[in-house]
Amino acid sequence: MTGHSWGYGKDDGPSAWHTHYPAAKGSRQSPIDIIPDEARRDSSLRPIFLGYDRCTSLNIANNGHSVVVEFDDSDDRSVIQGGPLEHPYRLKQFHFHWGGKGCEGSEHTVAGVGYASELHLVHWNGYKYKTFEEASTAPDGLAVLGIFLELGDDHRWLPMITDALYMVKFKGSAIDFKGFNPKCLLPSSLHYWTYLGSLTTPPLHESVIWIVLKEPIVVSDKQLGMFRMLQFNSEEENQRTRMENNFRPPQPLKDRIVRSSN
Ligand SMILES: NS(=O)(=O)c1ccc(C(=O)N2CCc3cc(O)c(O)cc3[C@H]2c2ccccc2)cc1
Ligand SMILES: [Zn+2]
Repeated sequence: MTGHSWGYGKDDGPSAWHTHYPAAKGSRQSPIDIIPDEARRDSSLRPIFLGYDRCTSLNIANNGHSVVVEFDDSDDRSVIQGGPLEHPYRLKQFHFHWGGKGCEGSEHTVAGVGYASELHLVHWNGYKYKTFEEASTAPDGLAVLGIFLELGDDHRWLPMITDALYMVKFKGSAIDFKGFNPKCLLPSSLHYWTYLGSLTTPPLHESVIWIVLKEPIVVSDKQLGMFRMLQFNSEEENQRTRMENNFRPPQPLKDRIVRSSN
């Protein structure tokens, strides 16, 4: 991705992004603090449907901001639909945001409380737009499914990802990652909150219909700790910085409401 370099450090972190990405001070920025009691129950909201059965994962990569699993989005094989969405949205990638040892790391918070990490499954409106890039600047272009990770017992399937992390330790590294179905990372309930927001990283486009699941998945501290062996830097750079605390804090809700599925 072109554009001015950014990060999560003191000088290039979220509080500095507005200098090169004016959308940072926009009217529909993400993440937000979700207050369940103030969310509006909306009976017109349908259930979420995740058609990931024939999904085609391609690779797992370190892009210098997170670890990303990318999918073949050349057709409607793996989509999210229903909920607040008018059309099916194609799965493009998923990635995580997490904290440092023992501190919070999710992007959305719930009544002021953060989780240890947050998984984002990124989809784009292939029905109305020809490419992800085109969709990424449209108000109904993207749909991101957010899933909280809380600490507890080992997650049964997360090792399929954590076992591959040592192969993508440095920014710019990627390996084949075929046959992974993200359905194994979903909680049992698909009840959700939904609101209109943005990318939580530069370029911060205000193009995301957010769907945040209420039920977190459970992973162990040991499993989450493996994400922290990743580095923000490439193998060539001498500055070695552990990849952690790669989350944007909650942004002003401004003139928005959060809706809740039944
Ligand atoms: N956290 S999030 O809001 O769910 C999110 C969603 C999509 C993306 C995304 O897929 N991309 C493409 C890869 C990429 C790489 C970068 O170095 C970068 O700065 C941003 C992205 C974003 C992106 C989305 C839309 C247009 C350009 C880039 C990133 C974050
Ligand atoms: Zn994200």
